[in-house]
Amino acid sequence: MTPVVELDRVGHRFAAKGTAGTTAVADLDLAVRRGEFTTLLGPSGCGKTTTLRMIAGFLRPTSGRILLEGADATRTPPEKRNIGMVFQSYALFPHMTLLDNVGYGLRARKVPAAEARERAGRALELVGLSHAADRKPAALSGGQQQRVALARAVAIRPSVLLLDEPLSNLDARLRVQMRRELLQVQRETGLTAILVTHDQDEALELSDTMVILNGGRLEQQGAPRDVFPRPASRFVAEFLGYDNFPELPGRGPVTIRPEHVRLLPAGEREADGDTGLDGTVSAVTYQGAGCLVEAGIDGADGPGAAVRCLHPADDLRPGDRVRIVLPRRHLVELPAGEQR
Ligand SMILES: Nc1ncnc2c1ncn2[C@@H]1O[C@H](COP(=O)(O)OP(=O)(O)OP(=O)(O)O)[C@@H](O)[C@H]1O
Repeated sequence: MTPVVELDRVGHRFAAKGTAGTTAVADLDLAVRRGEFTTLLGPSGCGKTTTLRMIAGFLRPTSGRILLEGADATRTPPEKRNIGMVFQSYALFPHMTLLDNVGYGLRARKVPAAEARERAGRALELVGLSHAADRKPAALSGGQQQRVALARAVAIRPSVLLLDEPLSNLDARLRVQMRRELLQVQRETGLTAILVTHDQDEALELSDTMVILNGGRLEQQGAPRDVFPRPASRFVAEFLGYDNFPELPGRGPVTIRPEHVRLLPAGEREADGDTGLDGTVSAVTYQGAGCLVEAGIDGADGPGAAVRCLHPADDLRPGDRVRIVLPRRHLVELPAGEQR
């Protein structure tokens, strides 16, 4: 099946007088299939927004090609691409009713007035705001305004929906609720969606495919269930909250999540196959449901000499001797040459 969106070695370099400029995106290959939810994920400055702007047509790649529905669209202007966009700012027209806001893109596309009203009405229904169709945006909460922006983008039946951090202006609880609603709308409409986020929880929950960028380059891509337990690089591991990079004698670089490390009383033994290290607790931070415990590994020094563990009880204090257990099934091997 032809991907809806395809990036073929796409790059963008921002020129700056007298300097080499900034390479925001380099050699990016990406294929987004119909009906899939893809997220572009990574820390600030990794090139997410630049990538999205190139797909939308607001920014032209300085290298590579963009294909939409199989056709080269690298030079196609934004208005000729059938793309819906939702931004962090809702960008609704304040003087128009919600129905008119949602219908705006349809009228701009010369959809007959009656059909535009009907489709706008259905899009508002999809986001649960039919009852407010005649209101103005100022009368709505942030979450409701974002729903209207989503309805407006969906109403044009775009071949792809681009979402640039659409939930980041909302408070934490609303953000979680809106995530679910966004996913529901995407599933109900069968839309292909590409979301930019720096929030790993958002990416894990929404993505069919998550694409992790680092310095404008693809670092890892795959389904959350494949990427999360098996980060392919130290960068991805750190980004996904793998806090521990212990240096183990005779082994290459490894990583493990704090919630997977176990601390046993000194003298107790780990199960066969697991890695056990003797150590001393250096810090304990109470976290209610448990404690974050840092323990130094005997005989080790440098950045890989301590391990952080989410310990389920509040029974350890600095100076306590422990057996640090790294269960084999949770220990992730990283490519050599990456350990810092
Ligand atoms: N108009 C511009 N002119 C020059 N450099 C730019 C411009 N826009 C972005 N950049 C640079 O390109 C790189 C990628 O920026 P981009 O906005 O795509 O990152 P991002 O991952 O979306 O970051 P954030 O999460 O902070 O929005 C950064 O180094 C940024 O400083």
